[in-house]
Amino acid sequence: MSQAGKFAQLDLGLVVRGHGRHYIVEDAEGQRRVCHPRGKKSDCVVGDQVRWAPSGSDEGVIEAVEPRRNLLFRQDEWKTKSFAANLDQLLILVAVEPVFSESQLCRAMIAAESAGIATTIALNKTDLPGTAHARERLTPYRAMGLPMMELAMKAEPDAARAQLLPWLQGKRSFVLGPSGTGKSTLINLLVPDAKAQVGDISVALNSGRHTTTTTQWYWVDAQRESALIDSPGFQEFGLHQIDPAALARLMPDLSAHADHCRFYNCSHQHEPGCGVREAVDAGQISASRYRIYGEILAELSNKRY
Ligand SMILES: Nc1nc2c(ncn2[C@@H]2O[C@H](COP(=O)(O)OP(=O)(O)OP(=O)(O)O)[C@@H](O)[C@H]2O)c(=O)[nH]1
Ligand SMILES: [Zn+2]
Repeated sequence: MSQAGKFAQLDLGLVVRGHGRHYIVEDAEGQRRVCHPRGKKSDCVVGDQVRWAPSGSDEGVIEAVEPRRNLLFRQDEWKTKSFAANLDQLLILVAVEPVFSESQLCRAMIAAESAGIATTIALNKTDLPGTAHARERLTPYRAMGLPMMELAMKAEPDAARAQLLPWLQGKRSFVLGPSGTGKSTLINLLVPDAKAQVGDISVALNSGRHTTTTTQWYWVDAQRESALIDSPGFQEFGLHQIDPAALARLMPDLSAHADHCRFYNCSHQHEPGCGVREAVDAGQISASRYRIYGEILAELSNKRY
């Protein structure tokens, strides 16, 4: 019998937060409690559905993790860092200021694409004078057909909410963005009771600070149908989970031209008759996207021992 099957009679819960080896699990009624995994096999991440049993008066034991629909993660040279599981969509939040790293943006998109998660980009702080420049830097992404939002969450909160709420409706949305872009502002805008949702349990576990130090699940609506999952910042976004030969396929603007390459296993670097390089020369693929592709490819091809 499968690991999950053996525990099928146990209640299903949703992992809404992890604190080291403790997890906060929410039951069907919305009740949250601290749970401990039984063993290595029940290691879980935010967004996991788990089978759990009560232990003591108000805690629980996680016996099994249900199979995941997807898992968003990054993999640096030495370790894998999971963001969350079972997501419907990713919001990459960037801002006019601080100026965003296009490399980080591309990496987040590639990780999402390889996990089968749809990406939307939101540009915040469009009340600031650098907006035209930031918008221009996002032109290749608009051209790729990626859904885009322009927000000024501080200056025009109602307009921002009106754009975000329909997008969030009925979905589990993960937010990624560099520090200082407005993630806390976003949570406060959409989750009026955010503090309460972080809750007493987390305060007890000593991380009730609103500033994200751990991935945090918020329900946007009282029906608990729309969720916003906020994540702590990070420095590096490694993509070592990706086979270098598959990288271009995860970049839709490049892969659109890869069929025209002379060699089926073209790396789009030095080969003659490369459709991707021709498209770069013709201005059909942005030079910066192609440069970032080359950087990531080098990183993934350079196996270290
Ligand atoms: N001009 C302008 N400033 C904004 C806007 N939205 C947020 N800010 C400001 O940007 C700063 C950073 O916003 P936060 O929401 O704290 O950003 P954060 O992404 O949570 O940052 P970390 O806590 O460092 O992860 C704050 O001073 C906000 O007031 C906006 O639409 N326009
Ligand atoms: Zn090629």
